[in-house]
Amino acid sequence: EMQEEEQVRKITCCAPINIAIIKYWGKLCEVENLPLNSSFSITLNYHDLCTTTTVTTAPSYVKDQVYVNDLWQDINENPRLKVCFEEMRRLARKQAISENAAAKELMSCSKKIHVQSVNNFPTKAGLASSASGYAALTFALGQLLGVKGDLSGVARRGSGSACRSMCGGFVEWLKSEESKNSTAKQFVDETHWPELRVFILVVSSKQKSFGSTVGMQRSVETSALLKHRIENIVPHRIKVLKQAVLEKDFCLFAEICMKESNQLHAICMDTFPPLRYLNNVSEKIMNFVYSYNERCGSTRVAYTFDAGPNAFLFTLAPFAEDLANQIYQVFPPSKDCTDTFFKTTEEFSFPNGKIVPDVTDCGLIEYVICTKPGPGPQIV
Ligand SMILES: Nc1ncnc2c1ncn2[C@@H]1O[C@H](COP(=O)(O)OP(=O)(O)OP(=O)(O)O)[C@@H](O)[C@H]1O
Ligand SMILES: C[C@@](O)(CCOP(=O)(O)OP(=O)(O)O)CC(=O)O
Repeated sequence: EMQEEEQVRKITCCAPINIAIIKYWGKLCEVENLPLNSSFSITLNYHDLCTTTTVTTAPSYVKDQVYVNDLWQDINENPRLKVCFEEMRRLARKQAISENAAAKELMSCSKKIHVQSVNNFPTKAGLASSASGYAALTFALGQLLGVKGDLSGVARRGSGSACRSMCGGFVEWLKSEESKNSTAKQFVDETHWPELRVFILVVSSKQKSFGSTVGMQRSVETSALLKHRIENIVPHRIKVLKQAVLEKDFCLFAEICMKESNQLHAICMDTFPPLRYLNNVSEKIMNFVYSYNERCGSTRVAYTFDAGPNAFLFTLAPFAEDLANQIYQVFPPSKDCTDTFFKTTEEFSFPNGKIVPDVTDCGLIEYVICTKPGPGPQIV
C-alpha cells in the first residue's frame, strides 16, 4: 500500500481566457483547427477569470476520466478532448525515446489520467471557456508527463483560440498550412502596457448563439467578404496593431479593435443564411462607446465582440473609474444586483451599492467583470 501511495501523482494548473483583437474566423483545416488568417489577442488576468485543472495518475486507474465543473465527459464522444490526450502522450513518448529513457519511463506515458476541471466563471455565458479549458488541460498534461517545449499546437487541436491562452500578454497565432507552424507566440508580455484595463459586460441573454465552429464553417462556404478580408485586410491590420501596441497608442489600438469587431460581424451578416451574434443591448453598448468618446473629445474606450452579445471594453487606468460610473448610469443593474454588479479586485470606488437611477431599462447588463492583461498558464 505504501508503494501504491508513492505512485499517486497530482498536479493542479490554471489557465486564462483571451480576447481576440484581430479575429480568427475561418479554417483551412477543420480537423487540425488550422486558421485561414493569423490572429492577435490579449490574455486576461487569471485571477479574475480562469480554468483550474487537476490531473492525477494512480496505479488503480483503469481508464482516462474527465470531469468539467463536476460533470463527467465522455472522451470517446468528444474528439477534441481525445486528441489532446493522444497528442500529449505522443509528444511524451517521442521525448522519452529521444532522451534514451528507460523502459519504465516510456511505460509511464501510457498511464491512465483523471482530470478535474472547473471554470471560475459561468461556462454557458459565452466567455471563451473552451479557450481557458483546453489551455489548462494541455498545460496540466504537459506538466504531468514532463513534456518540454511549446504546446500551443496541442491546445489548438482542442479549440483554435485556446492556443493563444498558452501565452501571456499580447499574443499572435500564426496561420500556416503546416500544423507544426501554426502556433501561438508572445508579442510582448503582460507588463508591457500596465495602464490597459478590460471591462467585460455580460449581457443578459438566455438565447444560445450559434457555435463558432459551425458559424465559421458556414462563413467560409458562403461569404465573399471573408475571402477579401483574409487576402487584403488582415495582414496589414496585424502590422498596424503591433505598432500601436508597441507604442501604446490607445487611439490607434481602439480604432483597429472596433473595426475588427465590426468586420467580424459584417462577415457574419454576409454569411448565408446570416449569423447574428449581437443583440439590441450589444448595439446600445456600441453607441454608448462612440458617444462617450465623443463627449470626452478623445478615444478613451474601445469595444470588441466575439461570437456572442457580451462586450469586451478596453480603457486606460486613469479613465476606468469614470467609465465604470457611466456604465452604471446608462446600463443600471436590476434592483437585486446593485451590490454585485461590478466584479473587481481593483481598489476603484466603483459604484456598487449606489441607488439605482430611475429608469425602466434596468438589468440589460447582468454584471461587469473588471480585469486587465495577465500571464499564461501557471502551476497552482
Ligand atoms: N474547463 C474545461 N475543461 C475542458 N473543456 C472545457 C472546459 N470548459 C469548457 N470546455 C469545453 O468548451 C466547450 C464550450 O465551448 P464553446 O465554444 O461552446 O463556448 P465558449 O468557449 O464560451 O465560446 P467560444 O469558444 O466561441 O469563444 C464545452 O462544451 C467544453 O467541451
Ligand atoms: C469569434 C472568435 O472568438 C472565434 C473563436 O473560435 P473558436 O476557437 O471557439 O473555434 P474552434 O477552433 O472551432 O474551437 C474569434 C477569436 O477568438 O479569434
